[in-house]
Amino acid sequence: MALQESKKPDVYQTNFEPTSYLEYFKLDQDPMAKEVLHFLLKHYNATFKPGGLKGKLLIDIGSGPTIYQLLSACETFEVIVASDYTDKNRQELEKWLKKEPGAFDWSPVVKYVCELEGNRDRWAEKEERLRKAVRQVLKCDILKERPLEPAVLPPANCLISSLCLEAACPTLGACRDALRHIKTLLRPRGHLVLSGTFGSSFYMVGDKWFPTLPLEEKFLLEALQEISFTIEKLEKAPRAAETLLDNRSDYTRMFFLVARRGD
Ligand SMILES: C[S@@+](CC[C@H](N)C(=O)[O-])C[C@H]1O[C@@H](n2cnc3c(N)ncnc32)[C@H](O)[C@@H]1O
Repeated sequence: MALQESKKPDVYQTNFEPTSYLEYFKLDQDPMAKEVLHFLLKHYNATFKPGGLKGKLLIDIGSGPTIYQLLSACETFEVIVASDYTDKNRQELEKWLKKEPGAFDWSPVVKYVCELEGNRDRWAEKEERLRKAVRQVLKCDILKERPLEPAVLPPANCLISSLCLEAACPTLGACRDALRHIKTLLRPRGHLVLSGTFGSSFYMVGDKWFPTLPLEEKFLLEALQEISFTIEKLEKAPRAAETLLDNRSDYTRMFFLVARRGD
């Protein structure tokens, strides 16, 4: 078991090509991008709109090379720390943050979020706001007791993690442990905003195959409640008929949940 658990993340370091993964986020071109992003962005918008979650520090766990998950939160959190397991993902993220040549064009996604917020024209301003808010991009391993070690951060008011748990955890036991590990980064009464897929056993990144842990609702809710989280919101959506034939992944449903740390 220990060997299996320590081997899986190396597959990410070696095989996970950020530019291939970013193909999933071409909102105007890819039906799966549309399905996943429309669901997640709608709920991020509802969660971080005025009157919603706000605070000083938000940490994103397993950011990958993506920023869509931070576009609403950057309006209500002062400081954002992004993190990922792989060097290439962190470099790809830095490329966009520093406006380097070849950075992914997130503008269709940013425009869509601005539209949800009621002002499509302020997309360039939102990009700048996010670039200012993200102060660090750290190495992260949720399979470790202290996922951001050696970095030391104050406890966060909010954690986001999107599509990471099922990708990183080889077993349900590892997933329980990972939730306990990331909880250490959150202050008591802070919020965990978790999203991902149910029932998925794999996904493709370019021509590379990645196993995923088929999460189920009952397991996830119980695992969170066992470590004193209260579930405040759970949204689910079945996979749309238009993407059922897309064989890049076999997820059956998407979920978006908000839970509050009780202790
Ligand atoms: C499917 S991607 C999700 C990326 C991004 N959060 C998103 O919403 O698109 C899964 C991510 O989990 C990261 N990952 C894999 N193993 C990890 C681990 N042990 N700890 C933290 N992140 C890990 C990968 O590097 C990858 O960026």
